[in-house]
Amino acid sequence: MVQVLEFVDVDVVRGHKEILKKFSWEVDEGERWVVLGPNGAGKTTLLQLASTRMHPTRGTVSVFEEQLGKVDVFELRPLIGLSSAALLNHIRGDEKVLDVVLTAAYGMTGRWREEYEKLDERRAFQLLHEWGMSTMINRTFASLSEGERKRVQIARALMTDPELLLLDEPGAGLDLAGREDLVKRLTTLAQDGAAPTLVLVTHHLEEIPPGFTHALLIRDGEKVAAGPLAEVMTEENLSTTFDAKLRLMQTEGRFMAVAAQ
Ligand SMILES: Nc1ncnc2c1ncn2[C@@H]1O[C@H](COP(=O)(O)OP(=O)(O)OP(=O)(O)O)[C@@H](O)[C@H]1O
Repeated sequence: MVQVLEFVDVDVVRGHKEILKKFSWEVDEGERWVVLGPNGAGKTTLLQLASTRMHPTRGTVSVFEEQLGKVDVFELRPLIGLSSAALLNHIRGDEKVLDVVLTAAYGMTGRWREEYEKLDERRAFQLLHEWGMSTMINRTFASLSEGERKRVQIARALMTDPELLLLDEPGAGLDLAGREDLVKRLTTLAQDGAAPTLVLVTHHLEEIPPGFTHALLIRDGEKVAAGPLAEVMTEENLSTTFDAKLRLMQTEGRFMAVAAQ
């Protein structure tokens, strides 16, 4: 089995700020991880490292068993799908939905070639269909709702048929129905044996799709707990992570937490 991610004693320091401290974490092929933590915990920084967009200040990060700093990251990047708010800023509002997805095959945003491989076009159509966007392929990205944009972004992240899919807060800004639609689609993805290894970052327990297998809890750049979901999701771990006394509830394979009275 391939080790997809291996962080060993990773520090990330910017100015006087230690964003990650002695952080170690391993993700194996086929696992579905949720990364939970409060604002500023270091979750996006973790995804920046995992997506090879950032190198650690100290320690080592290996992606598909290749150590960052000793490998050409441009060889690794097609294996990694990333959907994040930062990437959203690079998508032009007047770009057509189909092109937003299609251009990922060429590692770019913005259509620049007139001719695309038929195979790529078919894959983009197929992904947009799977993510419920087939009726909107000729719309501009700017004209979409927040939920539709999120789905297009995930379709784009899947375009290169990656072996690792990183989703940074895909539920942010969605209303209740939009969130539930997203959770349902991510549940289907998580249960698909052919789907890539998944890492989903969120603040909200309600967004954890059934079928996710592992959890990483992070606070102030440090790991609180990591491992199989059922072992990690305890009131004690969550209370420590969010610095609040929490009551944890589970229903229909979903989690939620409220402040303890
Ligand atoms: N270049 C930088 N210089 C200084 N501090 C930084 C820099 N980049 C990030 N930070 C800080 O590091 C901390 C972790 O940031 P990060 O974005 O990884 O957290 P996060 O868990 O994703 O937060 P959120 O949930 O709010 O998105 C934050 O306090 C942030 O302000």
